Amino acid sequence: MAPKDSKKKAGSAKASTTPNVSSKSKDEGKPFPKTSISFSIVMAVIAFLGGVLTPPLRHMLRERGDDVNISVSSPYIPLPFPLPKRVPCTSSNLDNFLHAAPVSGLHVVCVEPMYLGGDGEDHLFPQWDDLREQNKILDQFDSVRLTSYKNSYSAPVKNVVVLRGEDGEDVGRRLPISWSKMKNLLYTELGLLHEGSKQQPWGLYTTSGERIIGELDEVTDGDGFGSSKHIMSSIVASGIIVVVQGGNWLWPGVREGFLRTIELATPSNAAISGSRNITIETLSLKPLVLSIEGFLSEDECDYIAKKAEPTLKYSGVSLKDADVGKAASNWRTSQSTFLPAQGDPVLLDIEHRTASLTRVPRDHQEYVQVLRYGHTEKYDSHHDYFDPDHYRSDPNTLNLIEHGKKNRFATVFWYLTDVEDGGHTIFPRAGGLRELSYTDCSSGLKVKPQKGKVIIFYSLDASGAMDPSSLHGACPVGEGNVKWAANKWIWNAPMGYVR
Ligand SMILES: O=C(O)CCC(=O)C(=O)O
Ligand SMILES: [Fe+2]
Repeated sequence: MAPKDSKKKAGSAKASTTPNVSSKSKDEGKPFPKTSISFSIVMAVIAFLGGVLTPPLRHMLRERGDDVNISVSSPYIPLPFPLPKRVPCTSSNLDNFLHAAPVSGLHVVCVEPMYLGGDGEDHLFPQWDDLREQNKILDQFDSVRLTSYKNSYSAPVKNVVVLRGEDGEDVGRRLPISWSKMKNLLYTELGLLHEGSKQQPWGLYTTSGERIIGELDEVTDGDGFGSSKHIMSSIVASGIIVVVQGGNWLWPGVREGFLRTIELATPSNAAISGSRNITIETLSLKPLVLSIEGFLSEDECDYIAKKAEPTLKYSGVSLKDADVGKAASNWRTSQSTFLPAQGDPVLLDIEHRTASLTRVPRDHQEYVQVLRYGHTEKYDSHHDYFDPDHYRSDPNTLNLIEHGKKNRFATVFWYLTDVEDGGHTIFPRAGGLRELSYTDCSSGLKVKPQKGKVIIFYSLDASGAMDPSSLHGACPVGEGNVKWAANKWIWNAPMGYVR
């Protein structure tokens, strides 16, 4: 069974010559022959904004669904938001994204801009750290060197290809590389699948989880936001890109115990109310389980439990075909309630923070489901996804999940209290183990409840497929203890709860 969903009620639920980057070249074959002045001005303005508007804010602006049209005192505003912060393709940067074993559907690609030299050869630009230099490079590159790490596998053999722009009318000149050409190459290099009846469209991201473009996103004409030029500039500016077959960003686990610090935007209604850094620890790679301490404040935890208390009821589960007619208490003896965030600044703030944490838009979230477990209460091991094969005689669930295309993608699980004895969340299949039974709490990864901590576990893998290893349960709570917790379920597509 999967835990019951509130939506159902609503009905549906490298260079051999070194170019002088700052010189104003006029000769053919030099890296910077002609510069489009208007594009450079715009890029300079954008570079400035790039320093002011940090990634989380951009993320948040998108999150908020606001029109990301930052007005600047320039007549040219072709790129309405700043280009990503560059993460150059060095081995230490790659170490934060590659894995010792393949991770299906999670691809990492190094993108290095190149130019056609006077010798008729392709040359890499030298490394840069100045945004002005970057703007010139973005205006001048006519080929890219791509190093692909399919399935983010740090295999000793890597795949390197050079993608060149078409020959231009002038001899020795090439046209800029189009996004469609780049996209075709990614299909072959990475073995990408097209969107289909069971497959969400893939997404292409910066290393901080900012979406650059998705399979079905429209490409606009001209040089502006969403144009081929803008997409290619963003890709090159990124340095390293991450392509996720399943469409939705997930934080690469890298290895057990890996620590990643990310910027978290905290605001909900204030445009610049600040950001803070948080650390994500990898608890397990398969299933992918991440832990973040202090995500929620003590006051928030207390507030949520208090708000939920009056409407708690003994929890239901979505019964699989084979279990129809059985009582939910066979598996789950806790109480629960869904809390809509509308009109509640505390819950709204956490929803925005959760979107920033996961880099999945807020409208993929369900309302939070708050849980209370008393002594002996528990929830046997289960999956949070809905396997269509188990709901063949339940048209409501099949509609909700669009027969398998749509599903719960991740759970951000909130611990609202410390629990001294028992109450662990158990992942009996972590590390390739096999569960002894759905009620066994002796083997597997056991996460101890800690007030304000959250864990993220992914029910779907990076390819978008259900991950059977995400099996998990709640161990019985010990005597004299009460466990308060909550499920924030995040779908692989918008849910339509939140505007
Ligand atoms: O309480 C826990 O630790 C896990 C609960 C859970 O998996 C659920 O409610 O779906
Ligand atoms: Fe669960």
